[in-house]
Amino acid sequence: MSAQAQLPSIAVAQARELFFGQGHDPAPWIAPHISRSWQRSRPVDHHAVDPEPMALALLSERREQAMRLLNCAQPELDGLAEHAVGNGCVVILSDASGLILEEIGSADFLPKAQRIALQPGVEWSEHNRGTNAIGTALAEREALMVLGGEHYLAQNSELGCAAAPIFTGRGELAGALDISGETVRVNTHALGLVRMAAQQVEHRMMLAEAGGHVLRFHARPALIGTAREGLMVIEGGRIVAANRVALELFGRSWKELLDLEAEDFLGANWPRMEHRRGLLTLPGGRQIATVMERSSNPGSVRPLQRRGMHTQGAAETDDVQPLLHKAVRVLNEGVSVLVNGETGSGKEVFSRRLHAASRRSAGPFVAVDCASLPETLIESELFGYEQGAFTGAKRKGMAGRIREAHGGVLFLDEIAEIPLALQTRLLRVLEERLVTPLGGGQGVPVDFDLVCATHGHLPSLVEAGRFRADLMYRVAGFTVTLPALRQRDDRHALISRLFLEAGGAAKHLQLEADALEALAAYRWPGNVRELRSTLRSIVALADAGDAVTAAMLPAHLLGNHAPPAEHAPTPAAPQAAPLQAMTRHALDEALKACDHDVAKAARRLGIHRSTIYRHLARQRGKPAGN
Ligand SMILES: Nc1ncnc2c1ncn2[C@@H]1O[C@H](COP(=O)(O)OP(=O)(O)OP(=O)(O)O)[C@@H](O)[C@H]1O
Repeated sequence: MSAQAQLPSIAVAQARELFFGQGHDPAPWIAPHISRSWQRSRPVDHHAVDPEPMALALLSERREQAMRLLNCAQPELDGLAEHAVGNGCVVILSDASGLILEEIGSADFLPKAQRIALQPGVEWSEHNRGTNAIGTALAEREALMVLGGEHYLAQNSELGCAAAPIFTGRGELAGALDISGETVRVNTHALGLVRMAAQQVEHRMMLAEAGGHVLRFHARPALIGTAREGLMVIEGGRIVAANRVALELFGRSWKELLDLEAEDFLGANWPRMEHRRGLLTLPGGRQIATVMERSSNPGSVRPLQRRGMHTQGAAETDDVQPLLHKAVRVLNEGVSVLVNGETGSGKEVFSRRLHAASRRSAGPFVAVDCASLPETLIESELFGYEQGAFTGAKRKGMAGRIREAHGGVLFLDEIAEIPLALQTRLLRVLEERLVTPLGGGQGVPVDFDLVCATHGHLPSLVEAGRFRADLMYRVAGFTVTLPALRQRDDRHALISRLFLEAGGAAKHLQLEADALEALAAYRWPGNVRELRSTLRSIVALADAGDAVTAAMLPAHLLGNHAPPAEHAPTPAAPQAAPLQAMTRHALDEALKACDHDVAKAARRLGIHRSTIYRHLARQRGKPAGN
């Protein structure tokens, strides 16, 4: 692939001239997979106009059919979106036909992508769009890049894309993950990211689908339970699914492995492995660690052959998945969901997953951070305003975020920060389902589902007179309490995944077992947000190919362990006073160093802006939501 990246564009231009102008074979001039793809793309009309996206209802049905894929890919989409936003790119998830189901990323690039129909509801198969990363990765069953003039259609020649196919445990295509941007923005790093993310999605999907027994194995026992482990699903004594790590370890293809009797294939090892840890002998005699588990799923594999799957049927793939199942059920009944949890525990990520898995997934997800908006702006932002409603208002007026959420999900982050006067107005909208913009005018009907988040404890705020009780009952129809990172049983797997995503995979780093253990034992007051920024600095400080050991971790990680017996989620638990003082000091120092630029200080500390706004509000002696 790197050879392909270095191909001079002049060679591509010559190949285009030979192929499109003179009908010659472009093979000597261009990468073999591009040459094969151009040949396959011959029937595509070179002058075809860009297609319109399919109707929303139809797209919604197709998303419903791919619900398992969407659910399992959501964490990777969120993770990759951060890379994409920082690099002026977009992240795309397609189904097996190349139909774009989801696209997120840079606000700069999204409109450009839309101009060339790179958007949800358009099928980017080779058949439709000629050579392109999504369609060609699906056709070649390989992760690959398509850069600039390598695209079959000339209108896509400004585009650079890296895509990786996603397989089921039976080797069927489930979809593709893609990073796209302007040609110069997409490189082998993007390719590494999508390849690794596809592996994570496959791992999660396999566990979500598995019936019978799951055999997990890896040469390094610490990696069992992470997406780098080999997986084999055994049902009724037969091997019914395996991931690509397993194929590689056994040197077999899916065709050679599937439907074999486990006992015939695993030989004398098999009976000893049932229900426990053991050793597996690989071809060549090498022995590796195994764990055999009974799957918690009643169903069987072959997910994407089922039509119209719902998330409720999806199995638990991480600590948060069961909470998601319940939340989807109630949200789909029109009950508002309140997501509670410590700062950085993933409340927004969870809410986005909830939207993606809900009946409103084809509609918009409109997020409003009530803590980051000055009080004076929250009202117009939420409810909109009429033309000329106040000085400084836009000439045409503004619909407001609530109306933008029509048909989708409105996400009110840090709901406790909404001023009391506006709480009354919000309650009225939720009850009447009509929004009246500032400056009067007719009420406009709205239809949306509501998800709110808070790190605080709403009943205490109600008691203190800072939050309306009736609004609390309205927004907290169902409360989900996300566990703090230190309380999550799946934190080893989460840390390993985020380490790879933070650049560990791109730099070929190994996270050694002692480092993983130290990271898992740390208290993580800033939860997943703190973990992500810590992993980024660990990766930045390591040299390519390093084995990262506990000795290479920042010193403060080694002395602040979570108490082992802590299990009950306590999102709103008061912090110890010295810790509060330290936090306040760190916030003040960061603000000073950044000339009181809140966004900059937040980035420097790896925390959310709202945390700093709350700190400032506390300093001013105002309600702080906690
Ligand atoms: N499951 C996850 N996988 C990958 N990244 C995650 C996950 N959960 C959270 N993150 C990352 O952690 C950071 C914090 O997540 P998020 O904003 O959802 O937390 P939050 O609880 O809403 O925070 P706050 O209370 O400060 O608003 C983000 O960078 C997010 O991408």
